[in-house]
Order: sequence, then C-alpha cells, then structure tokens
Amino acid sequence: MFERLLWLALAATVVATLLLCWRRWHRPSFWFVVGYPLAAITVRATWRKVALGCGLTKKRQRFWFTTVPGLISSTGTVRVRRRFQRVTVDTKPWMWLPLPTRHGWRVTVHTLEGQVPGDYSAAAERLAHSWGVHAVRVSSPRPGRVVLAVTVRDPLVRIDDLPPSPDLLKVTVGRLETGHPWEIDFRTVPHWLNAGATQSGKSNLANALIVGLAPQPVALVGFDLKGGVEFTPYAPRLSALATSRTECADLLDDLVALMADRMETCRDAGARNIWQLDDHDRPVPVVVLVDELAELYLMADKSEKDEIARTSTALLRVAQLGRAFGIYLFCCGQRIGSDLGPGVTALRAQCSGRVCHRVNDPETATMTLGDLDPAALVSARAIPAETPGVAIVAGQDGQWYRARSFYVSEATAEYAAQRHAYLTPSWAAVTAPRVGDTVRDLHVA
Ligand SMILES: Nc1ncnc2c1ncn2[C@@H]1O[C@H](COP(=O)(O)OP(=O)(O)OP(=O)(O)O)[C@@H](O)[C@H]1O
Repeated sequence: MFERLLWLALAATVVATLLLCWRRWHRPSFWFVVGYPLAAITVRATWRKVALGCGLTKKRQRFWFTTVPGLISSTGTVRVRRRFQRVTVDTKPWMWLPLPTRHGWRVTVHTLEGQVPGDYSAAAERLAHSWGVHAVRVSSPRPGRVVLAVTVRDPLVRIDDLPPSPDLLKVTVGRLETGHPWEIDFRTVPHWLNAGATQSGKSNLANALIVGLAPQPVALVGFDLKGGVEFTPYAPRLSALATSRTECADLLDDLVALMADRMETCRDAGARNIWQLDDHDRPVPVVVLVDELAELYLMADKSEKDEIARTSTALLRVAQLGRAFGIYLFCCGQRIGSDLGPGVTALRAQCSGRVCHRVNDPETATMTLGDLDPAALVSARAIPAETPGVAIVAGQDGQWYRARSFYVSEATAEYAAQRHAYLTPSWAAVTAPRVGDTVRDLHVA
C-alpha cells in the first residue's frame, strides 16, 4: 500500500514538473491544450455564482416542481417547501461556450431584460476578481449581446522588438492587449495626439515612429519645443527641424503654403487628394512630429498673443486640410488641457488618433480620451509607473485598447536616422512650388 502511494506521489510530481516545464517553454500551446479547457469548464460551472455575486442576475417567477423539496436550496436559488409552486429565482444571463484567445478567452453573453452593456462594464472589475484574471473588457457587437474578452495575465509586461514596417505611412509601434499589432497608419488615421506624464513613454513612441518611417519615402519634420534636445539627434533624417515657437510658426507657414500648392496640383489634375494623382505626379507625404505641444500655446505675456494665435491657426489649418494633401500630424505633450486655449480644443477635434500614456491630471486624460468610453479614462488613470510605454489607444476601428509600444532606445532611432539619411528630401525641395515632383525627383534634388 505504502509503495503504491509512493509511486502515485512520484508520478504526480513528474506530471506536475512536465506541465510546469511545458508552461514555461511554450506558454501558448500549454494555454490552448491545458489552461483554456480547465478555465472554460470552471467559468461555465461557476457562472451562476459569479453572475449573482457581480449583480448580473435578475429575479424571475418560475413554477418549480421537485420530488425532494429540501434539495432546491442546494441550487443556490430558493428554499421550496412544497413539491410544486411558483417561486422567485435568480436567473443568470445565458452564456455561450468561452472561446480561446491568445491571452485568455472570449465569451458571448445574452443580456437579460433591462440590462445594457454598461452594466457589464461596471461589473468588469468584479468579474476579473471572481475569475482571478488580469482584466475583463466588455463590448457589444449587437443589441442584446455582450462579449466579455478576458486576459488571464497582462500581455503587455513583456513584448518583443519593433518589426519592420514595409507599408507606406504605416508603422507597427507595439502590441495591443489582445495580442494584435498596434499600428499607426497615417493614411487611415491622419492626425494623432500622444499624451502622457513625464517618463510615461511618449518619446519612446516617437522613436518607434522615426525608426518605422525612416526607410520609407516620406519627409519627416520635427517641431521640438524642448529646445531641440529630443529631435536634434534625428536631424539627418528630418527635412526640417524647428526648436522654438518662432521657428515652428515659420515652418507652419511653409506647410500651409505647401498645402495650397498641393491643392492646386490636385485641382488641375481633377483629383480629390494626392493619392488619386498618378504615381509620378504624387508629391512626397510629410509627417510632422510635434514634441511638447503645450509650449506652442503657453503665453507668458500679452506680447506673445499674436504669435500664439498665428501658430495655433496654422496648425489647425494643417490638421483640417492636411490629410487630403499628404500632411500628417503626430502631436506629443504632457498636458493637453482646455486651459491652453480654444486652439488646443479645436486641434483635438481634428486628431482622431489618440494615445494616452500614464497621466498625472485627469483633465489631460479627459481631453485625450474623454469622448470615448468612460472606462477608457479609468483604465488610463490606472496605468502603473512601472510599465512605461503602456497606453490607452483609440484609432482605426473606433474602439479603445490597452497597448504597449516596443522599446526603441534613442540610440536605435539615431542609428535609423543616420542610416536612412540619404532618403531625406531637402525642405526647399519639398516646399518648392513645382507640379509633378515625385519622391525620386526630391532625392535627386
Ligand atoms: N515600451 C517601453 N518599454 C520599456 N521601457 C520603456 C518603454 N517606453 C519607455 N520606456 C522607458 O521609460 C523611460 C521614459 O520613457 P520616455 O523618455 O519615452 O518618456 P517620456 O514620456 O517621453 O518622458 P519625458 O516627457 O520626460 O521626455 C525611458 O527610460 C524609456 O527607456
């Protein structure tokens, strides 16, 4: 007997060790073969209790029949004394079978009468604690259904390296919590706001963009209102760099003139935007990176008022009309509050791409994400300081996601800028009012 127990204990230890090794060396296959089936069975088996605990059940009248009256109490509903009677029971929402995802599972639930997706969003944290998982995200593909997307552990704690970005104006800058790539595609979402407190990962994201765009046939322009300390090392790949508000105002005037020129080119060719022009007529796209946006709007005294108004109007015009004429904005800032003036609020309305890193003041989070789901704001304010680069992202599909940028050091971005310096069109060549400039012509010029 003792010997048999010993063999059993030994076998259990070997199996546990093998499972642990499997989990360590190939987590995805371990999850699909072992973790997910166990999780799915547990979730289905405990759904009544969990739904009840999270306030997602509804009381309903039922006729109940039992041959053993006392047994009913064990179902967690009500005690029935007679064999057949009308009772009030807690009804749980109908849940489909959970489906596995890379980092957890996803399950569709039928809402009960009077429930809205917001009820499930409000219960998301309670659900996450009940299931012992990292997070539960709620979406509603159609009325009457909610999808609970569960991530078992934070997929953003460790992420891989920046992959190459072969598509024009599209850069894979990180990973979404769903495991999908986080892409910044200027042709789909032309203008972006990138907000975050100091050391939250804003510059890292700008570095990722520089590394992704440097090998592409685009002109990069830097507005570095930190006096040039951020973008000067990338100057070899920048067609123009402004390091003060006055220089920014001049560059913005150039951009507005460039836009007018491209408008004329498109009008003459009967095109609505530069992408409808023939390849050999299409002018080079321009991506403008702005660091410390608030500095463009801060007024020390009244003498600066005119300059601020000029800059603000020009930036807004670029944001309003730039998309069709191949001019894209990526604006970074620690603080993007309405106290900076109406110019910022108007600019924000034009920037449909939003990235909100960890923020100190609720107003910046509200300005960046406020017109999305309120749950996005809560998530942004919960980003811990230990995970720089984690952000709440809204873009392409109108949804918001937690995401993390790939780590891209200044040295990597600097190397990319130097390596692809030969692709930098000169600013004079970009802005010269010539019809028919192509990327190739600009490089020759
Ligand atoms: N995705 C990331 N993964 C790992 N480390 C990161 C990531 N993003 C940023 N970091 C690290 O966090 C620190 C702060 O990042 P970064 O300089 O980009 O912040 P910032 O918001 O631009 O700060 P500041 O406003 O002070 O310039 C850096 O040391 C950087 O290496």
